[in-house]
Amino acid sequence: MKSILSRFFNHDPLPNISIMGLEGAGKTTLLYKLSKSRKVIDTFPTIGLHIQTSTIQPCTRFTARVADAGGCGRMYSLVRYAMLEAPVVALVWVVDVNDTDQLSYSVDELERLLFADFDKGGQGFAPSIPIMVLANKVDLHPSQQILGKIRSEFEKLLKNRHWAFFETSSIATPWPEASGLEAAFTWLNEAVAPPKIETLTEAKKKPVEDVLSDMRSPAALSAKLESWLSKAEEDPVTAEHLLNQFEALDLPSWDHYTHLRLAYILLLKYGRRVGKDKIFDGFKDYIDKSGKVHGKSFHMTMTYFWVQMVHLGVAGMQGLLESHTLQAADANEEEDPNPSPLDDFAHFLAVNSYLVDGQLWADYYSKEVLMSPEAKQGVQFPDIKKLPDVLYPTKTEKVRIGENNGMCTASMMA
Ligand SMILES: Nc1nc2c(ncn2[C@@H]2O[C@H](COP(=O)(O)OP(=O)(O)OP(=O)(O)O)[C@@H](O)[C@H]2O)c(=O)[nH]1
Ligand SMILES: [Mg+2]
Repeated sequence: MKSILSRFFNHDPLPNISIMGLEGAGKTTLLYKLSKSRKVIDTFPTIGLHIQTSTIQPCTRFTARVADAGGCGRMYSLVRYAMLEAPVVALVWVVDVNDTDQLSYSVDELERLLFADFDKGGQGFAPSIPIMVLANKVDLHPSQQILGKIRSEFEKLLKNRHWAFFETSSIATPWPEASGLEAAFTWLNEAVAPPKIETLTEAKKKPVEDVLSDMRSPAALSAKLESWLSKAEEDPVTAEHLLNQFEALDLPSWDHYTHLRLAYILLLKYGRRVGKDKIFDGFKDYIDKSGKVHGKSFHMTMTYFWVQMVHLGVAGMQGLLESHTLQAADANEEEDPNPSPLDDFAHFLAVNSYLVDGQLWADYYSKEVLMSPEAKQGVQFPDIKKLPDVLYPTKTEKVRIGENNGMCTASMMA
């Protein structure tokens, strides 16, 4: 077996994403849908391991080797082969919503897989890898009760892991809006740390704190910044359009990038007092009412923290905003060659690169304080370091942000 399978592996450093689940759940159809051609094809039950190297759309962070293992009871040995060459950086577990008789079997299989000690070499899934459960074939209109049950069964197994649950269909139209896959893979794109070339055995030995600090390393954050800058430069959605989508509870994704962009636009457009209220009320509404945010609830202190951090950057943009207004007046209604600051999120990110670090809060708050129920319900003060003060313009202060990762020094009016 190894000699046949090893022909698929070119000893390149591409990381693996494993797509797994019971027989007939829709793994191969999904794999084709994620490939560039995005075709829906007639599938046969997969025998063995189907490996495809593709840039997962819209999971743009990297090109990955996707391993789709046939759900015919031999997955474990197949996965082991997939993992011999490169670490598995994410696991996508596909569940057929129409096959509820097999639900507990599906949960049990995932549990066996996660805890399996892959014999020689002891390679298994690192405890920190993101796991995405897809309740697939929702075009067959399962009831909310069934979807809720599927979700809660997986939640029992995965509650202490980095995981998310999405309702998807590979064949629903219009594509991709109706598929749920864009939101799902956008989450995965954020959840997966930039690929590192290390053996899985090494990764497995590391405690969770070390894995987190790897995610905050200068190399990891620079890679993230670069991918965000390209995204921001090419983003066809204007600030105005994004706000409309936000108000209509219909954003294409709900991730750290989108949160920051919304906060930036709202603070710049409305100023701190009104902008802050719009962020708090809007984010809470979006989480409660959009039906697009899964497994999360509104977190007061976390929101306050990011408002503060974004406002710090916005304060430094005031000069640009004024010069843009003056230039526009000078141009006497001729078209301004520079984009409006509201639409220049790339510029904002480039100047305030500390914002890409999704764990920035850890420099200010201990996990115990930030994750407490009190911090969720009301704003709590940090217990490690005082937050930068952006409220009272009394003196110019140099604030060092992101000391842990050396990303940048931000200057602000405080
Ligand atoms: N209605 C619906 N059918 C789907 C969807 N995805 C896959 N299917 C159908 O489900 C059947 C099984 O799909 P596959 O992609 O072959 O399933 P698999 O998980 O790869 O199966 P094995 O290779 O046997 O493990 C096929 O008839 C697909 O057309 C979906 O989103 N909606
Ligand atoms: Mg298959």
